[in-house]
Amino acid sequence: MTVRTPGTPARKIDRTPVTTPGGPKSKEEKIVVTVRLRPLSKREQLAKDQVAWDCKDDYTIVSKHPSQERTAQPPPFTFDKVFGPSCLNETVYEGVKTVALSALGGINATIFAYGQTSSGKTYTMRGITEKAVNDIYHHIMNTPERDFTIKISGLEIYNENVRDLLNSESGRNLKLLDDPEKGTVVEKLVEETVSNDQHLRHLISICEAQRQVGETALNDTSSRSHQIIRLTIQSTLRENSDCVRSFVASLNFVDLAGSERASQTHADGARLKEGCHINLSLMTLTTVIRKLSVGKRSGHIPYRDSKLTRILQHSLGGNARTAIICTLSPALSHFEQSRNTLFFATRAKEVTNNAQVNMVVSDKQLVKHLQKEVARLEAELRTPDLSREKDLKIQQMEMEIEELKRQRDLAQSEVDELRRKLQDDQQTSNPIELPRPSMKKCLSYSDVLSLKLDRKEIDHNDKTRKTLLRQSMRQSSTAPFTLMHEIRKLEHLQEQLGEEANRALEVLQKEVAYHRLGNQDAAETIAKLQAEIREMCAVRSIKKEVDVGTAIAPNRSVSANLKEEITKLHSQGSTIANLEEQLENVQKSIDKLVMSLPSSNQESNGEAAAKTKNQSIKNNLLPLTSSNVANRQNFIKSPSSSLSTSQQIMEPDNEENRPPEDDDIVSKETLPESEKGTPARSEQVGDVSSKESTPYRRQSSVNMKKMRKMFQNAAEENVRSIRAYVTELKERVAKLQYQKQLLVCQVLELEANEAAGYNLEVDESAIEPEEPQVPWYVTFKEQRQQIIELWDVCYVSIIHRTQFYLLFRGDPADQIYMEVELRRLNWMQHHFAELGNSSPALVGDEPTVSLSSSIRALKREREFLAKRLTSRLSVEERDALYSKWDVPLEGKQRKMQFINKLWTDPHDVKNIEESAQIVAKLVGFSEGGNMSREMFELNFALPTDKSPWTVGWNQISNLLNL
Ligand SMILES: Nc1ncnc2c1ncn2[C@@H]1O[C@H](COP(=O)(O)OP(=O)(O)OP(=O)(O)O)[C@@H](O)[C@H]1O
Repeated sequence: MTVRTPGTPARKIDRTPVTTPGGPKSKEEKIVVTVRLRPLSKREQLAKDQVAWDCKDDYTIVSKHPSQERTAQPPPFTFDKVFGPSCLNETVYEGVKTVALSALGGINATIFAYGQTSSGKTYTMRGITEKAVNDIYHHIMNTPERDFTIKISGLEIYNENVRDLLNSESGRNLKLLDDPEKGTVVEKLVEETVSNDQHLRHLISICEAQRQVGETALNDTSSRSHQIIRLTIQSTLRENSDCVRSFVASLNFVDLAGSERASQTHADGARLKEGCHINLSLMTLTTVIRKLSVGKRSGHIPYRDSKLTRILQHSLGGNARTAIICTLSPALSHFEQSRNTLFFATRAKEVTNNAQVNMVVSDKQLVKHLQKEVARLEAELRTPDLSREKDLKIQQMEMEIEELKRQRDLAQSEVDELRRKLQDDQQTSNPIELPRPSMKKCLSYSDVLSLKLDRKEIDHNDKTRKTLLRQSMRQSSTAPFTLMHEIRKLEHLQEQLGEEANRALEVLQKEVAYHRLGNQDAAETIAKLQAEIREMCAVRSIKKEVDVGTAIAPNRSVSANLKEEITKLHSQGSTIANLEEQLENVQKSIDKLVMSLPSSNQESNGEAAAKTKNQSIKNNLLPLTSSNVANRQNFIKSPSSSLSTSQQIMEPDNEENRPPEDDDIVSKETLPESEKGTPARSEQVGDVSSKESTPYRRQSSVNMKKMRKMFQNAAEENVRSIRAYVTELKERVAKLQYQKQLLVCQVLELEANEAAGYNLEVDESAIEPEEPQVPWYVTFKEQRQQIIELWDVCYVSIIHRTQFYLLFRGDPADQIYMEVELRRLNWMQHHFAELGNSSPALVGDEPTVSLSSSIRALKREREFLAKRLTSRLSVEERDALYSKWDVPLEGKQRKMQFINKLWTDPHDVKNIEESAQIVAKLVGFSEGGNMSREMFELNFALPTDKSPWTVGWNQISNLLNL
């Protein structure tokens, strides 16, 4: 077993002065000296001994009997602390506590009691040790960051023999060894590692039990040896496993044997021998203290003169903090010994220690650390080129980064160059590629339409819809070239309308000329009509401002071209309005003419009969057909004619009756009484597209009167046809006007945008990013859903829904149609909301649409389609549909039930898709290829037939004052 000397528990000690739990540590520190005066013992009290000392204050003790003859008057003694007879061990401990706890921070500490026998040294040291142990473990509990190890050893110096108090079997004297680094080492001294405070207390009690005690005259249990209980406290930071250093320090509790006088202790024999050794070692201690008190450089310090001073060498002027408690008996009979103790204490006050923090690298920790280091080095050895490889990799990556940067800069410069070139090209000849500025402003167009649209938008509660509407406007209007294209198309259609109007006027002129010959009563009206026609021709002959084929002027910006277009559209607006007005006049005159025509009532019954009889002849006798058949066919069957589609839809099936129509009623009302109810007549009026055109051949068998009547009837027929056509023209012009206004709005948006600083030709990077362009297919889907919902809300014709739904499937060219439909429906919804349940007002001579009228119209339309189920579908097909759509096969109203399920859920995609397919089949859309986008260009509804289930676009046009 290796026994270490005090203060050298570890392999290597590093001493550094630091702040410790015991307080600030200075490099040099005087020994703390306190004095404790115990009460008179029972023995002293029985001996009627007197108290010779008085504790004047906490620091001063004075003799109460200065008059004693044998000694001189002792002066008052002052110490770091003086404890009177009433002071408890707790109080005394407080005086040395800082010293005791220094050991927790790596500073050696020694507390010992010095005094004559029976003065209370053992009594005091037991108390101090107990309190110190408590505080040590309290500190450990409160310092979880450190790992503490406490070891204990105990020895006594009895008759100058060192005995191990923890090893009772070792009765022999332990040798003291000198270690150059550790100082004096007690060979083979047992050092027990303490597991906890109880264990420590137990071990301490063992030490005390092992100590030599003897009875003397002054003390029944007089300690006959110097006892040293040593705690070695080591602590390491838990967190830092790499920290191999630990605090390590020893805390010595030294209970000296009492100085005694043999005369007083009545010692003899063994006690006397003990007393001699005690006094000898205490004398050496006194000498050491005395010498130390006068300075370390005062020569030789006789530590080695006794085992006590040798073992306590570090604590006496060395690397330790030391506290001495000098115990005194207050008895006058011990005055001399007490005074000597005070002299000793006074000298001890002057002794300076040099305490330092002891840092140690323990073998265990050092081994651990070295093992780690070895492992790391071995790993490095196994991959010797690792660091070099890393360096190479880093270098390579840096080069790659540099190369990428270079490529990026190159690409950026190329992009800049391309952008510059693109801008140059755009400014010169390629307006299509112009960037699209995001629209920031609302419409500023001051026309009635724009005002209504603005109001519609402002009043619209549905923000999402509004946003999407704006988005769609933005998308369409931010494509300048698309707008130009749409303008061109409209202009072309306007041109066609004009030509058709011209041809109609020519026919009308001829018809009027005929009537002039045949009916004098209408002469004035005819004259007026002719004047109007001339005026009309004059309007039409106004120099065409629209050059359909004109290409966009080169070397000019799109915005400049659009501005020019705006001016044109404004001027054309008045021209169109003029044309519309003239058509209105012509229509009125024709109406008057028709009314002034000789009524069938005025004719003889024979003539009426002849009329009916000659109905078949009439078709062959139309003067119109002889001269204007080509023209008539042209203008009636014009590709852009609204009749081309609507008429087909409206044609009743042969086997079914057509639902009642306003047009029929109007036609009948305007027809002469004699012609009412005449199927052929009705057919001709309703179906302008005459199907036959057999050349007229005069038949000699027919008398002149009848012939004249026939011609008159034919002329009337033509006039009425022309009237119907003029009505259609009027509506088409109105629609054209609306569409132009729409485009004007969009162009004005562009203009306003440009005026606000959003230059059409600016770099794309200048465009604000806050409103990113939404892909068309997204917008289309959203718009279509809105449209479907609005169809439902506004009770729009399901035939119209079907047409529109099947035609516009998301092609970019559908944009304008989607936008216009959305605007129209929004307006309609708003209009319905404003109208409420009130009766629709009359605008012009036509009632406006209302929600109730739309509902009624839709109901009639469904009835119409229900009837078509029979003619268009086989029994098997119908039954299949019934079962698929959950319609009872035996139900009485199953056709109506089925039709009522079509187009009912705007959110059910399947319902919508299948509804559209079924309606298309019922009305024949899917058969004849008679659906075209151009149809919708002018015909959003079924305009000329005035079908009751459709919302006439002309009605909307009227409401918009177009
Ligand atoms: N402060 C005190 N208050 C009360 N009793 C005390 C005090 N100090 C000592 N005594 C009592 O005095 C007696 C002697 O005390 P103690 O044994 O501690 O003296 P000592 O100095 O150790 O003597 P020795 O040197 O002979 O061992 C004991 O009975 C002890 O209880």
